Amino acid sequence: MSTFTDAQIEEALESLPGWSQEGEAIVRTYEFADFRAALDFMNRAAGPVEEMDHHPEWTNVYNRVDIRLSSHDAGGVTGRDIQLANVLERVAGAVA
Ligand SMILES: C[C@H](O)[C@H](O)[C@H]1CNC2=NC(N)=NC(=O)C2=N1
Repeated sequence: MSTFTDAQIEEALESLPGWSQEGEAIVRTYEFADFRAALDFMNRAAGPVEEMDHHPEWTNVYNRVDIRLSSHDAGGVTGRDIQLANVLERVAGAVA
């Protein structure tokens, strides 16, 4: 899958509020109620992530999860990152 241009990324992010472009990636920080809720989010995301075989770079500090999505094999943002961002939005919305 070929990488998106900056204009294509910008257009795709119009339907992903909270996400922004950072270099060769798209990023978002989620804040949850507490540490357990943050881990719940990561655990719930694990299934779809494995199914997609497309993995986020993410770090957790207390109630926060910082996420960076990029397609390492393609060297930039592809449709797979946009698809994963949409999946993560859905999962985050399901976590109390
Ligand atoms: C072999 C396997 O398809 C690859 O290593 C997958 C796994 N998950 C991945 N995740 C991400 N973000 N980028 C990749 O290029 C990637 N490649």
